[in-house]
Amino acid sequence: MSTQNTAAAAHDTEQQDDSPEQRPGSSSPERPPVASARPGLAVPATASVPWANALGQLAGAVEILGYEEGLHEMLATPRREINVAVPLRRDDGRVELFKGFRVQHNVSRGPGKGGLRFHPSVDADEVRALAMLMTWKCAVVDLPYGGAKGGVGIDPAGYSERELERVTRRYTSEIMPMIGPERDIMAPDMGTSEKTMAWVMDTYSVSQGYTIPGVVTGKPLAVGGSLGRATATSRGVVHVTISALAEVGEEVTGATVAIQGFGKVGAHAASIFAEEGARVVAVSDQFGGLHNAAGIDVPRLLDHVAATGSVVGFEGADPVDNDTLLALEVDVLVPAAIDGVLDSRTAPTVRARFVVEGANGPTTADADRILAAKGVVVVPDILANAGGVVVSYFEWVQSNQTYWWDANEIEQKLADRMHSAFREVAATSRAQGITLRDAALVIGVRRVAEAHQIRGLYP
Ligand SMILES: NC(=O)C1=CN([C@@H]2O[C@H](COP(=O)(O)OP(=O)(O)OC[C@H]3O[C@@H](n4cnc5c(N)ncnc54)[C@H](OP(=O)(O)O)[C@@H]3O)[C@@H](O)[C@H]2O)C=CC1
Ligand SMILES: O=C(O)CCC(=O)C(=O)O
Repeated sequence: MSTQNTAAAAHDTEQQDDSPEQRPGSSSPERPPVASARPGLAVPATASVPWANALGQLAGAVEILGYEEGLHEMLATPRREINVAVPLRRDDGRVELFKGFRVQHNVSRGPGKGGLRFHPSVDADEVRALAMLMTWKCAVVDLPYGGAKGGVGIDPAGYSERELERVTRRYTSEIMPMIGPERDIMAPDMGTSEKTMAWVMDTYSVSQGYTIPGVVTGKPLAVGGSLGRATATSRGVVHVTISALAEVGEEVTGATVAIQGFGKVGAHAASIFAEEGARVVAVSDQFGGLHNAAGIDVPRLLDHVAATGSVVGFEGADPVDNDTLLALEVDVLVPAAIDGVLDSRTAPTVRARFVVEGANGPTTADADRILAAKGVVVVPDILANAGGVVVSYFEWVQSNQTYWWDANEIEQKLADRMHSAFREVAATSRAQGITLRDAALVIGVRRVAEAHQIRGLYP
């Protein structure tokens, strides 16, 4: 496989227009930086990096779309937010108190949709930013949902399963007025799992007096989960990688891949990339990473992680730290852990040709500019990791109609939706001479703004 960027050779001819030949994902020299908000809608000085980034991304899309300030403000402002206190009686009798949040950023296209995160970094701004990303993500893949997100500021590694169940049930009770299958539907995110979703579903159902599987997605199959949801985010990452490589006339077979994060997204991505014939040369978790230029034996690594809880110590590769992993010379780098890992310090070191964002918000605005200037194609989170919410949507539809699709049907529908969303974003990127991120944002933001206008909420 060539390591040259030759995207211009492989354009989707159906979608071409008369704009100058431009590689999807590369930025137009005329475009101003997107990080600053427009005058009159300044990013609050107190905004955290994720929230400032999310507002900056929206400001960039609004500028391209030429929307006026009132509409910009509507799109920037979360519809509903709830902050809750979540007390926990620990197994040893002590009491601890956690902060919990649920934010519905936008509900103009349908109910709020988005994950529940358990992580010590969770705060109001982070959840706000993630909820806004969900709004654009659901719109990019054309789901009838708005965007929402929830979180509890807890490190799940420090608590027993019984304690996490109590935290989940108390959090669910506290945010109960906001959620429901027609209002706001949760799913797993960092630090939560299908078991967490079963507890949310049970707590909600008990409060209503009957079983309501549609209040969550990403739940176990035994209580109405969908085939294919557990692997959907990762499979979506692989689908868009295949599409991005096809744009430059290349195939995933033989491509070298480095993956940061070996949780629900990263581990399945490693397996699926390997099944597709890619060479997974590096992986990591929060304790460290592994590198083997000849390729890591992923099934053996999965056994090692199941036995030890970490990738660290696996014998078939050399140790590598997380920063070094980001700087490896590979075809594809998949950040699939926390946000902000590609910033003004690490972005200059990136030698990957494609960054495919499995995580939400892994690239800061500064890093985006640095990567674009280096010619690195960034497939943005709101497209790259949308496979999870796509199959969540299929799960919700199945739960609501109580009729189940087989795995082939789900995988085919997921593949179709991911490849068509990529084609649409790439065509917009080429036509307007903007990055794939700006193109995805333009599509998502425009669909949400149209919903506001058509509904008359914004006459
Ligand atoms: N799950 C889903 O369906 C979706 C998830 N996402 C996004 O993908 C990302 C990962 O989510 P998910 O896989 O569900 O989360 P998990 O909690 O399952 O896994 C997170 C992984 O990231 C690792 N990690 C945590 N901190 C660091 C760090 N500082 N450096 C390197 N690795 C680290 C963890 O390491 P360790 O194993 O050692 O704890 C773990 O391997 C998040 O940004 C999430 O929002 C996006 C769309 C859908
Ligand atoms: O499956 C879902 O509903 C959303 C998953 C999620 O939180 C995300 O895509 O970031």
